[in-house]
Amino acid sequence: MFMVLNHSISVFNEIGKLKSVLLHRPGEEIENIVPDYLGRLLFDEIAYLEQARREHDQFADILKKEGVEVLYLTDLMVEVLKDQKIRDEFLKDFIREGKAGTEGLKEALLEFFDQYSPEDLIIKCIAGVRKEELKDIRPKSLGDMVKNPYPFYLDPIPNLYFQRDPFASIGHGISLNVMANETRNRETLFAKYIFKYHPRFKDVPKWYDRDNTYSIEGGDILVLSKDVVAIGISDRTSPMAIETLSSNILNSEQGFKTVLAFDIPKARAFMHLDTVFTMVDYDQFTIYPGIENPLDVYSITLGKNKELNIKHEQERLSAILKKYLKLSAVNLIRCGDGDAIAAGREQWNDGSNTLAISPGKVVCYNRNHVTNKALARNNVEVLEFESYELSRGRGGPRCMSMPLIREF
Ligand SMILES: NC(=[NH2+])NCCC[C@H](N)C(=O)O
Repeated sequence: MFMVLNHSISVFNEIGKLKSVLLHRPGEEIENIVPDYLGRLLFDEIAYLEQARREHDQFADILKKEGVEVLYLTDLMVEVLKDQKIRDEFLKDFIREGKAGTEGLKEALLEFFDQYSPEDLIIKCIAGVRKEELKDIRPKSLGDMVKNPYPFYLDPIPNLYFQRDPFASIGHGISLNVMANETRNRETLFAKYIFKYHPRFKDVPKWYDRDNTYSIEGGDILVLSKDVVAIGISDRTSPMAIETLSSNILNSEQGFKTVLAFDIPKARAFMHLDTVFTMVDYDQFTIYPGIENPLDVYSITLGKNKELNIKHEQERLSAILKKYLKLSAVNLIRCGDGDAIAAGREQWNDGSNTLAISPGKVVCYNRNHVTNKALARNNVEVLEFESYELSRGRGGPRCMSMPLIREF
């Protein structure tokens, strides 16, 4: 059964044949990553844009060759921003949320953006605005007058190529996320406008919205089957957000029956569940051994009065997966193939962050050769691409893609 008719979002699993995916090709924002603000921008190193783009194009080409429709966030935003009224509304939001709120600066930014076509406007919004680009600001408030050595009026948005995180497709709807770090919050504004105004996406239901209080990011959300959604309790995703989202999806008539909440270590290297656990086939998963023992998993189901029933599962992960996915056996493929040194090295560069494009066929970074060999030995077909620069942002093929439609 292939359920896409009339649905712009259709994701009921992690591994069904990928039909349509959203990406962002890294742009000038990467050239605004500066050493002084690496931590704030969630990067560990300075990346080289030209090479990053080459790698990203290889990634997109693999997907296109496999027959996947590849959509780019910037193209969708251009279509949205062609309407002058929407463009005005967007810019007001964008400047406010970019914390460029002083009167003189606001005016100067609006004037500055005026010169741009929708195509250039979206590129510029993502790239950020350096101070030297805006010369004549008429000071209108205290904030306009005080000197501040910070180099940007509007920060770059360098993590946008990790399209997995700002929103997540679940069934025929989305979770429009609340990001845990300031630097990523405006990423969800693009999703807000696409899901509010783009003709193809404007009627999609939302199971979570960006004005909620508690943070949740798409890297923590894995739709394991038409019955089960796994969500990481992580550095980025709060249990409170998981409760709200669970209640909404379990009550949504999409058919989901259980949410499994995985309590993973709160650490930079494991920022999301998909950095340590991904699905590669009906019964095969990659896992970083460092999270296995112990791993607390909680199952969330609906009670008689639609309230949430939350249970701390007592079995090991493979038994829990077998039970909820109704499988006779489950194979956990270890990142680094059981070698502790290789596991740490390859997890750091997203060795367990695979993107399945059909059951048993995954896209991976070539640098994680130990894990990739382990996958191949377990009959998983691995399509590789280069990964010198993209990996510097601490995310892999799954992080870089948001599936919009998968076969059921
Ligand atoms: N789904 C993921 N694992 N995304 C990785 C995001 C990496 C990004 N630099 C961040 O820290 O947010």
